[in-house]
Amino acid sequence: MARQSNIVRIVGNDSYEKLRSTKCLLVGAGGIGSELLKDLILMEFGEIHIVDLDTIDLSNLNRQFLFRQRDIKQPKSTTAVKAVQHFNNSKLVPYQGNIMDSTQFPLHWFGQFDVIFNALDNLAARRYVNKMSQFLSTPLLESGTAGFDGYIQPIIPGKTECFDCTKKETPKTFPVCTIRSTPSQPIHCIVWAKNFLFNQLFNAETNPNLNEEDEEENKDWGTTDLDEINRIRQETNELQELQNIVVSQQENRIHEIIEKLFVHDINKLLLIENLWKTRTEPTPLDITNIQNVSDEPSKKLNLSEIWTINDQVQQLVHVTKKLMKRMPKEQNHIEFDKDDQDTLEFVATTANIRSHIFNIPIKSVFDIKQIAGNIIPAIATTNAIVAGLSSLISLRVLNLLKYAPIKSPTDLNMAFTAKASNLSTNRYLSNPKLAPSSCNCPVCSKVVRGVVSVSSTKYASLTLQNLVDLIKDKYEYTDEISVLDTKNQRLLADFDFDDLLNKTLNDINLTDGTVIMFTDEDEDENGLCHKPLELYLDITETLPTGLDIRLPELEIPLVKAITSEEATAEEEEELSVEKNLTEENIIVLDEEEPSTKKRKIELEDEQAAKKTKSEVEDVIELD
Ligand SMILES: Nc1ncnc2c1ncn2[C@@H]1O[C@H](COP(=O)(O)OP(=O)(O)OP(=O)(O)O)[C@@H](O)[C@H]1O
Ligand SMILES: [Zn+2]
Repeated sequence: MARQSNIVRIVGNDSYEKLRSTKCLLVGAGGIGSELLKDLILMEFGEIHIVDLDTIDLSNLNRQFLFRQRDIKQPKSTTAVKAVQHFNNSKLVPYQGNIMDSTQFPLHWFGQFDVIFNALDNLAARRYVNKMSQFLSTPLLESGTAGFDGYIQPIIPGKTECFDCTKKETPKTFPVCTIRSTPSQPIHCIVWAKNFLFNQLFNAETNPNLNEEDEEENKDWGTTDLDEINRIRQETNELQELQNIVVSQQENRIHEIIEKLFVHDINKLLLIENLWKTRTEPTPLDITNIQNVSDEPSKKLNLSEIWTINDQVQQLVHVTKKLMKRMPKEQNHIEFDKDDQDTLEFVATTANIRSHIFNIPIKSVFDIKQIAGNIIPAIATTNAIVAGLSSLISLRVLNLLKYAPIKSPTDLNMAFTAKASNLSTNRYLSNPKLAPSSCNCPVCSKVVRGVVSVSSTKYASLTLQNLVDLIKDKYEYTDEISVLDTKNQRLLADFDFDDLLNKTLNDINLTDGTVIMFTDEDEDENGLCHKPLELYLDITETLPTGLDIRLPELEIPLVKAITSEEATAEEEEELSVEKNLTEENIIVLDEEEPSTKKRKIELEDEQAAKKTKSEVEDVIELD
């Protein structure tokens, strides 16, 4: 009761009623998410739905205060809800799942919320939720922290900057040849051990066997040089042999793996004279290091100390045996996890042996854990400050604060810690006003977005022509309209292509979640045409009875038509960015996607996902 009267004192009776009927979505129940859940409950939001894909890990307990030791391996979302039940006056709905899974969380599911809070730790999911909020015009409170830094950005779709309006820091990348042939820093050897070697040996799905002809043909080798392709092919086949040793648990052949990686492969590299003209040559591992490995159980080594090479090799043999034994129990697929001691020690010892060979300083296991796990220490206080501000700002976003009403969304403020905002004056927090959408943002400015909802019964018979007619009618387009499936840039119709118009949406694979783009190809006498329109296809059972299709109420402004030269210039610019990325043949720290149970580091965006296999990337992300 005391809590309620305090809130009423701040927001007033009417706003309190509104607060009680507000439904919010909280994405992420980690560091910021745990804090936010507590804050939203204390503020007495009516309904809070919490999504998190992960389970609780020991390393979360220092700051994710809703979790205890006994909760390890339990889903974060349900555990968080259980932990707050005793002081909770809100309806809480937990989900374990990836927010980007449109089967579990279709767009109309997002549509039930009045406001969304992001408490995520990766760009891909942040971008995805930002896009959903734009389609639905649902306000989003975006937030993140890294160490002592943090930010909160309220996003009012159509009115203020979206998450993608400003360019995000580019991920750390390394050229493939540095990683594979000429490492010069500890990080290069760690990336090699973690992203390349570990995956090849302990993930039997990363099957380097290329006997399949199709695969062979479609393979992007990253080069057209036949000798180079043959060398990579041979290396890949040899790796397959090493993987076979691991999968068939031939412990007595572990020394062969070590010899191949640290003696034979290095000798082969030494033959490429060009590489060593300006660099110090590597020295293959002394074979006696391998022969000296004893069968004794390994001695207790201090994880914060730097081990001798003998100890590195001894420990590598020991931990490889342990991982081999785990393979059948884990369906021949073990993933690197900084908190899994076996995987960490494998990566640490192989990285260190490689460093030793290339005259690079060796690191302790503890140091390698920090680097391989991309750990920027998470500070509980920063999370608490950011979550507190995010929940407070949400009151202004929902216009519930009687003493600070908002007249225009750009009256709202973001909040940054001093360092994150580069305003390192004598203030810890800065709170600039929100900017309007950037006119170049591909997510919120270049197109108008909305949702077309189609009842599942109508969907079966709806043709593309039917849909185009409805769009033309509703938004006053002329006949010259082109239609594109944005997922694969497939042209569906334009003034001289009408083959698909009489097919049903289902026939041409326009399924739930497809984003269809309609472009006005006809400019008026003033050289103006409609801004392109992107509609999210939402097949739903929840339309009001009697309604089969619902088109969004949107104003589609007339804009200056892009001339064909401008369009070509734009395309060329995009292509050249893509080309540069491919040509550099970049390798980055991690290619793991969050669709599986664990996610550590993410692909930066879909474009990166399309890069060749060898071009994985590293993203050090904000929590
Ligand atoms: N696509 C996604 N769908 C749902 N939840 C996600 C998604 N991506 C990340 N998350 C969740 O967002 C939360 C972010 O929290 P936080 O930054 O504290 O990370 P953490 O994994 O708990 O900690 P750390 O990465 O430091 O070990 C995590 O609980 C994570 O599982
Ligand atoms: Zn934007």
